Amino acid sequence: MAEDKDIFVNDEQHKVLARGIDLDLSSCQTSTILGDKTYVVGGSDDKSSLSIQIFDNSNEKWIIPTVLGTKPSQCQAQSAVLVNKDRIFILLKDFKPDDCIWFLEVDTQYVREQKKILETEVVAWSKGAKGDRPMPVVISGPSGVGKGTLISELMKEFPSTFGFSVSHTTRAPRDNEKEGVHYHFTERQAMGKAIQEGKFLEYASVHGNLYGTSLEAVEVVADAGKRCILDIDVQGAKSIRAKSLEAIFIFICPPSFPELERRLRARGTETEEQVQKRLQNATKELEQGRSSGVFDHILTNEVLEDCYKSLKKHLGLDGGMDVACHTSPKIARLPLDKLISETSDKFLIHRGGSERGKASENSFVLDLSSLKGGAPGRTRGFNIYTVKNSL
Ligand SMILES: Nc1ncnc2c1ncn2[C@@H]1O[C@H](COP(=O)(O)OP(=O)(O)OP(=O)(O)O)[C@@H](O)[C@H]1O
Ligand SMILES: Nc1nc2c(ncn2[C@@H]2O[C@H](COP(=O)(O)O)[C@@H](O)[C@H]2O)c(=O)[nH]1
Repeated sequence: MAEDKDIFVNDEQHKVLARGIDLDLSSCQTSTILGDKTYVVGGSDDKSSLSIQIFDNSNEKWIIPTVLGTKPSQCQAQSAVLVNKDRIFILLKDFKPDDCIWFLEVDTQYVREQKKILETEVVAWSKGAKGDRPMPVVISGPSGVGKGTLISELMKEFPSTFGFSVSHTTRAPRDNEKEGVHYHFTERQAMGKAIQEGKFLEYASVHGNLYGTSLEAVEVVADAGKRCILDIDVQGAKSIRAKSLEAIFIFICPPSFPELERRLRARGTETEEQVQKRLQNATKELEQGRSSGVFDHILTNEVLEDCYKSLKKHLGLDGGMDVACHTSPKIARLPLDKLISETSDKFLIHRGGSERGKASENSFVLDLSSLKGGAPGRTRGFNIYTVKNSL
């Protein structure tokens, strides 16, 4: 008989006392066993985040692991259960469909790699997000070539299709730039710390400042059902390519070096010293962009309208449709006497007040059979169905 994997919100029965560990049920502490280790989540005095402790049953010692990834903002876990033998599925107490499903990775490839690098016990949070991620578009090219101009055109014409990945940077804002719109302007120390915590998909030192794409910046766009556009330098594009992230990589060239210089100066946003630095870097970037094999398409931005047309063609937008990628909710019909416990990788979630064994309008099936992704980004590829009683 298949393992009973039902999860019942407000059902205290699943919070068994694990091998003699006393759990604080009043603060919704949960425990999950994998091999010799018992992962205890929640129950700290610090109400701002869920605490994580590991009890090593082989030597009966407690371990405080290094916790990577973006943590849930809520601090009370309601239920926890091991899935895929490498991560703990955690349902948070307040049932908000967009923010209640989290995964604490304890033995995934990412966690194993980080354990080796950091030489310590590591766990990593990954937020559960519904739907698949539409393929991102990475746009690179030397400073002043017109990347930002082309991206603005795309966002203007296709506001429901595209969302811009707002990077972090340590450079100072220009007069027209707004925090959270053009960049997240940040201090070097804070950005360095966030990089150490695994919060960045890529980062690079560009023209003397640090720039980086946070995982959150990309996921926020995907969560809105939009296709993410990244405006990043060649080093950043290379590092994303190396991570095998599925994306379209486009490199923009100027028609000539003097024209690049003219555009950069005409923009009037840089000091003479900065212009010189950006032009020096442009020579190397142009070489790398053309020859690195990173880019799927290389476009020349001579006449803006022509280059924009060509960009749209490469992105399959010749038809001019502006469509967001939302998926419609599904409804599962289940016989009440079988429920979901006979099917592996599916979980039945009752909202507060429902009785065990009785599906109702308040019941949901969480289907984790095709999980994708994970820390340090979101975990995708699952579905939530409303359950209709078919008896
Ligand atoms: N095809 C074009 N012909 C003439 N001017 C252009 C063209 N494309 C863009 N520009 C102008 O060139 C300047 C630089 O463009 P933009 O700021 O978009 O460059 P960028 O590649 O995003 O630079 P950076 O990497 O520094 O952010 C802007 O003033 C823009 O209006
Ligand atoms: N590797 C990354 N490069 C980035 C990112 N965001 C922007 N950039 C690149 O920096 C230069 C300079 O930008 P500017 O706004 O100061 O003119 C430009 O080439 C951008 O493509 C990032 O997150 N990562």
